[in-house]
Amino acid sequence: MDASVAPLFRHVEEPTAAAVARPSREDAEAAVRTLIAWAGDDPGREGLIDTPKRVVRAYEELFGGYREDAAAFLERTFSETGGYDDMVLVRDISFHSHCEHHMVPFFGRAHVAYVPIDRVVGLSKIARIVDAFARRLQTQEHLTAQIVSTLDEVLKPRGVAVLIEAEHMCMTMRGVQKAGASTMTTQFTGVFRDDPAEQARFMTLLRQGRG
Ligand SMILES: Nc1nc2c(ncn2[C@@H]2O[C@H](COP(=O)(O)OP(=O)(O)OP(=O)(O)O)[C@@H](O)[C@H]2O)c(=O)[nH]1
Ligand SMILES: [Zn+2]
Repeated sequence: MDASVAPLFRHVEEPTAAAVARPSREDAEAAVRTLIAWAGDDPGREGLIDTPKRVVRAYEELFGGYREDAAAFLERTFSETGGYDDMVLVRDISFHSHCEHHMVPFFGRAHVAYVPIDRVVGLSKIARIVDAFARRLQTQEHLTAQIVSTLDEVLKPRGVAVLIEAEHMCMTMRGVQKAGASTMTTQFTGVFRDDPAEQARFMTLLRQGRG
């Protein structure tokens, strides 16, 4: 199939969401020229002539998550854990995303924990899942929920905990203009939801070693 008209993955864990036909690269570049003119500049001037091509290439990278199947990162698991059955926490996973309301960046760090049953997953795959969902148009809440539900549904662990802290450029560069305001979202399943002590341990480990 011609990649330029391949349907987009909307959200891989939501197969009922409508897939939209992908416009051609030329259409996307023309749209960038329109936005440059709308902003008030001349898309034909020397410094801007190649910008639509660059923007479209950058979009392929920044929104590459639509073409990734986050659940597939968890296909490979390891069972030789020496009986390890406690929390695995990957802290400070940096990410960049774009808010779906203004299409401007929000960025920060995700902290992801799970309590395995028998099998563990490669640590880098947790960071890959964060990126697969972050590289889409998002809200911070949806991003948090998607990371949790993918780990929960595929690994079926004893519990999953995700905390995301982020700064939204739509609140900093424009609109209400509150530089430095940060937003935190959390979602818990299994033991982290049902056992306050496990949830507290997750929060304590997040703070460990910080001033
Ligand atoms: N809940 C949530 N809201 C977000 C997120 N990213 C941006 N927003 C908010 O989305 C809202 C959109 O509000 P609207 O009133 O429709 O748009 P607007 O007129 O541009 O709003 P202002 O940003 O207040 O100027 C704003 O309050 C943003 O702060 C997010 O990840 N989660
Ligand atoms: Zn926004």
